[in-house]
Amino acid sequence: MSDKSKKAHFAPDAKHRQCRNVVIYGYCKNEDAGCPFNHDGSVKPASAVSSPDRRPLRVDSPSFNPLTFSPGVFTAQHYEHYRSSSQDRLAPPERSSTSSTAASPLVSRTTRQYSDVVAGIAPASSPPLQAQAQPEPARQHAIFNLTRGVEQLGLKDHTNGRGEGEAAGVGNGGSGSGDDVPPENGMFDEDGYIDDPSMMVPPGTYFPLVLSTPSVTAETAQLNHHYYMPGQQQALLLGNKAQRSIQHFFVSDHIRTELTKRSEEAYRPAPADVATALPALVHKYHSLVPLEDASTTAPPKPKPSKVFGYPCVWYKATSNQDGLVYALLRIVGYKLPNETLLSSVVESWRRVNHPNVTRLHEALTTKAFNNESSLILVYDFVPFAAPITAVVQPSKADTTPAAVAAAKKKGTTPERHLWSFTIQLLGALKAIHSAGLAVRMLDATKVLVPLSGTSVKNRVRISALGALDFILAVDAARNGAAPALGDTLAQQQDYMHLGHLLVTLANPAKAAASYTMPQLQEALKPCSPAFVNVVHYLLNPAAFKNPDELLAMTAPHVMAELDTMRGQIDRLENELGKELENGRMARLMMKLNFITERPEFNMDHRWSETGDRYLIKLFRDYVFHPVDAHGQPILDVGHVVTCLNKLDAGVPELVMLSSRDERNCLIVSYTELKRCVEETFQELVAAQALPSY
Ligand SMILES: Nc1ncnc2c1ncn2[C@@H]1O[C@H](COP(=O)(O)OP(=O)(O)OP(=O)(O)O)[C@@H](O)[C@H]1O
Repeated sequence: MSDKSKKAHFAPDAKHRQCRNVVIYGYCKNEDAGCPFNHDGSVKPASAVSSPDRRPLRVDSPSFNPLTFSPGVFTAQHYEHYRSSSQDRLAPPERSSTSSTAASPLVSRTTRQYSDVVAGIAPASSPPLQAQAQPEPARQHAIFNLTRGVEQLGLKDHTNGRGEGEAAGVGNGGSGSGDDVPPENGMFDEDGYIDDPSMMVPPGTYFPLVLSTPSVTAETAQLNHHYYMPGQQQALLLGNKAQRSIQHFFVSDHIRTELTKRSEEAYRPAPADVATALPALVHKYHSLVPLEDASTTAPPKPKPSKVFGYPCVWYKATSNQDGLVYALLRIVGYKLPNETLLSSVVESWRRVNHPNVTRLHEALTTKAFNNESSLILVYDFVPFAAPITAVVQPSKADTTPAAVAAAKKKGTTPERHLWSFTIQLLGALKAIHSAGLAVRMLDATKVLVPLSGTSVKNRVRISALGALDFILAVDAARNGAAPALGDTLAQQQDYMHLGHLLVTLANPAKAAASYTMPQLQEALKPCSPAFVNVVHYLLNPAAFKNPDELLAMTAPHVMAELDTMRGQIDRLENELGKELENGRMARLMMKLNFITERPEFNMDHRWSETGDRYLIKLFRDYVFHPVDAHGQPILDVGHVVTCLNKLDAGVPELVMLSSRDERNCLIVSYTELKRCVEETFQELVAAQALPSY
């Protein structure tokens, strides 16, 4: 809009009226640019004085896109009206023999039809995608054309007296400074200010850039699901700043590193010498890697287990059925007393699916290891698993492993960890006992904690469940007895084992086979009386332990544990929310790339250059290949995110697409683009040879 036309638009007494930008935001950014209102009391923030940051990859760059319209200003209905008034449907451009982007007569004709309607919006010579980085005069020129075009369409342009170049757009990468005023008719006074005081925003209110949502009229009302949701916590962390860095779009570095390390560990191969000495395939498991000493370059020698008596080796292996990694416990020299044992034990243990156990998936016998009979038990794999004693904190700092191991024997575990372990293990015992089973060997070596890097994660899991049932079944068979699974006596012993384990963790130096109360108090000296009572109850052979009584004794700490878990769930859900958005966009980008530049489809080499596909290709260029006034690439993630979200939602907003040679431009709504993408993709799905996923 020219200065002249703008002046005519303002009320004559404007200079006596307080500028509402000052009232609302504390200052008016157009004070020096000819805003005719009174600016007494205006305080310009530093950010408003300094020139906008034009770093690449700023997702919130205050980019103005002169080729998009606010839905409240120019909607799909308007677009449809003009579209239907032109007889021709978007026709495929005639392919140029020299260049795929060369103007075709058909496209030119279509362009002319739209150009007639929106004459002046953007002359074919003005590079539409360069507006974001154009110097100020160029941007003003673009706005001038845009505004004139809107005026010719008979639609009011609500720039809210913000000066040229500041037209509001839905998530168009605007400044986010709070200047984006909802362009809804009836809400504004004659000067383009919000007329309704209830719509005024208190100073300091945070308008996230990509989330800035103008009010919508009934006809354009829709869910805001096309906006990128940053997650509640991120929004709070950002405070009143509209700035956002690229990291806010992705899962936090900490979680990403943690998960990457875990999957690296899960798929870490064995050293070449070890791998060649191991069988390539055991049943359906391949890529075996010994777990106990990852640093060794020789295949592990089975050593008799202190718990099971048999020589045992742990491996991780990948299933060729589901591609997942499992932990395999190989019990060397084990001979199955009867065939039904496998299924009966496995079926019983498979029912125990608890967050504090590594689930037994299957059992099999094999001679794949040097023709030796072995029993293989297959469990969940826990990356970086270590025995629970790894959490005992050494009594003094020392760096050598031997010194640390020795110091750990005199060390302790903080009481809050002890309560956490108690509650988790009691939960696991309850689940196991309710399935009619017993752990039988709650030994410190069989209770695992994941140690990743230096951080100790507090989740414990009982491993090797059911192994002792197999071993005891051999003795039972020898005596002609039926194998017994969990009985009450074994279950009560589980509680005693838990008591011993807790003393070992609290004070490894005082671990003993039995305790009197004074000995226990001495061993658990740093712990609270409540904890001593729980351990005493667990170790008391005369007390018949039941889980409900134990729950009552640990209740206050159960609440604390629940609170911690809920906090963690909130944090993870927040991270998940971001990845949800990214997943949505990744799928959309896949669809676009399935379609664009396809060399041929149904024997038609022009397919991806014609009809709806031509629009999609232009849109792809608009989203991913913008350049600035000097032809330099613009890598604006905010632009990509915004455009893809709008495409995903199919908003009625219009976008102008131009061919690479800038000789043709098409105005099209995201609704129409979405339809094009959907229909074209379905065309490909229908033609594909394989079933779709
Ligand atoms: N489910 C599992 N997932 C990942 N690693 C596991 C799993 N189970 C065991 N491990 C790894 O194997 C290691 C050795 O376990 P194991 O039960 O053999 O301990 P141990 O000290 O050798 O006891 P034992 O004397 O009974 O052999 C564990 O410390 C852990 O690192």
